[in-house]
Amino acid sequence: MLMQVRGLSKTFGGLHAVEDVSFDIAEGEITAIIGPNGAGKSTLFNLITGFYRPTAGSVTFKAKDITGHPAHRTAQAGVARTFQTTKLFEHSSIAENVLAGCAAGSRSTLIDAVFRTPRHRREEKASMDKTLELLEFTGILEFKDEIAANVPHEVQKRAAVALALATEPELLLLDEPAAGITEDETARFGQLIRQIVARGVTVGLVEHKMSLIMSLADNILVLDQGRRIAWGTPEEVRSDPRVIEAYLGAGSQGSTSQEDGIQERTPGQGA
Ligand SMILES: Nc1ncnc2c1ncn2[C@@H]1O[C@H](COP(=O)(O)OP(=O)(O)OP(=O)(O)O)[C@@H](O)[C@H]1O
Repeated sequence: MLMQVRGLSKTFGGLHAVEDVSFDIAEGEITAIIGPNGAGKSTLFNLITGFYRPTAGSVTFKAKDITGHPAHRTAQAGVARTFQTTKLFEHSSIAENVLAGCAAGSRSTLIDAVFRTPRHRREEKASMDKTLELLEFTGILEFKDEIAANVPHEVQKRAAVALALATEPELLLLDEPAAGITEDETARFGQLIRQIVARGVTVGLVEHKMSLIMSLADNILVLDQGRRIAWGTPEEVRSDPRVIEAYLGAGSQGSTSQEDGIQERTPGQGA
């Protein structure tokens, strides 16, 4: 197992945001985390990426205990993430943003940079090559010199993925990658996620768009009120009465048939 999460819990005051959650992320697979608003998805994401310290439980990555490690150490271990609201350097170009991700793994020092040592020049060239390859891979090479704030939302989202991949992660965690993009863009993003896995990077994602999850995920973890209520393949989860109940109970609109299974959340609800 690439990542093992065991009995993970997080309380805020008296509130159990995540309670005793266990699941595995298998190498080469796509694992999705779903659940109604406030189910604890973001909190769980923040726990496994080192942005929050758990109240209890453990996170193991490549057989090493990384429980409670701060975010930068978790990233160094090989876990990269994107954010619900894309965090780019808005005033830098798309290429400069991705280069910043490459720099995170650079070994050259400030002295190397000041004196432009051969090592520094070699690393600079390697970083630029890697940046261009990642921009091509994510389909945004033509935007490389554009200022990040000026490019379409879809391009920003792809740039955030390129930036995360620049750190050469083994596990990439995507926080609502399809939020705020159109259906066509979402389908194209799904293809990109498959290509990321084909590249050898394991993917975990939190997402509300059921069309994307159901067509993409190997396994789905379903949370409700902080607890794990289901785990399985899209087919297993879709027809699980507890899952349907959790979504209906959370106020989804419309009826649910066996075929429809759980309802897609309408845009604009929650964060
Ligand atoms: N920093 C915090 N301090 C206090 N309470 C928090 C904090 N972060 C989350 N919570 C609470 O923990 C619970 C789980 O929230 P979380 O954001 O993890 O859910 P979610 O499933 O990601 O929801 P959404 O789909 O709306 O993004 C909620 O009741 C939320 O109000």
